Amino acid sequence: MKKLEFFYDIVSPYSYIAATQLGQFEGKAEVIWKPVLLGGVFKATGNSGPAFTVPAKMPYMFKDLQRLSAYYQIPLKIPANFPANTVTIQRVLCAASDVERPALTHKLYEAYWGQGLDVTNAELLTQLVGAELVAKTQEDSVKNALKANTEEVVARGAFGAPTFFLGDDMFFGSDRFFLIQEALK
Ligand SMILES: N[C@@H](CCC(=O)N[C@@H](CS)C(=O)NCC(=O)O)C(=O)O
Repeated sequence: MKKLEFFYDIVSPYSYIAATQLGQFEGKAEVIWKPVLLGGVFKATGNSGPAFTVPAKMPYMFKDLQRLSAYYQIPLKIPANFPANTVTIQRVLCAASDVERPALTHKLYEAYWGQGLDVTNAELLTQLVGAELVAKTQEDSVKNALKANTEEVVARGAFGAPTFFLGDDMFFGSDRFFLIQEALK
């Protein structure tokens, strides 16, 4: 089966939308979940996050997200601490095993974007993912894994999230699934 690489950050609302819609690839592609630090991608590419540099984009983005939430029937609450520093969270996702990563990602998205909770709060994070994974975020191998995923996606041409790769073909956004589906035919 073809592999569909999914590069994402919990801070990215469009990656949340994308994560909820990945079920459509079941039986068609194996999704490989690859956590990155979106801030690192922006820094490396000189993309400072268009929603923040162009003031008119922020209210539109929140409206767009509310519409997507209604359309896909998924919960959405803009978190009070958006944009959060997700480095520890992304390290947690790197520390998790390949098998547990998808479910943990959904859990963190549901808490941050579904309920608007402050998932950077150490107590809440530990409650959601367990003390063992939080402790692992201090290990060099885990820090390096997040760095490696982030550097990899930048080297392959990414400038934001969600970013998907089907082989060498890059797709940007939660709104490009129809093109990925075409490419899988
Ligand atoms: N049209 C895309 C927008 C995705 C998007 O705006 N992603 C943000 C992070 S949540 C980003 O990385 N933006 C960088 C850019 O637009 O250059 C979608 O619907 O998913």
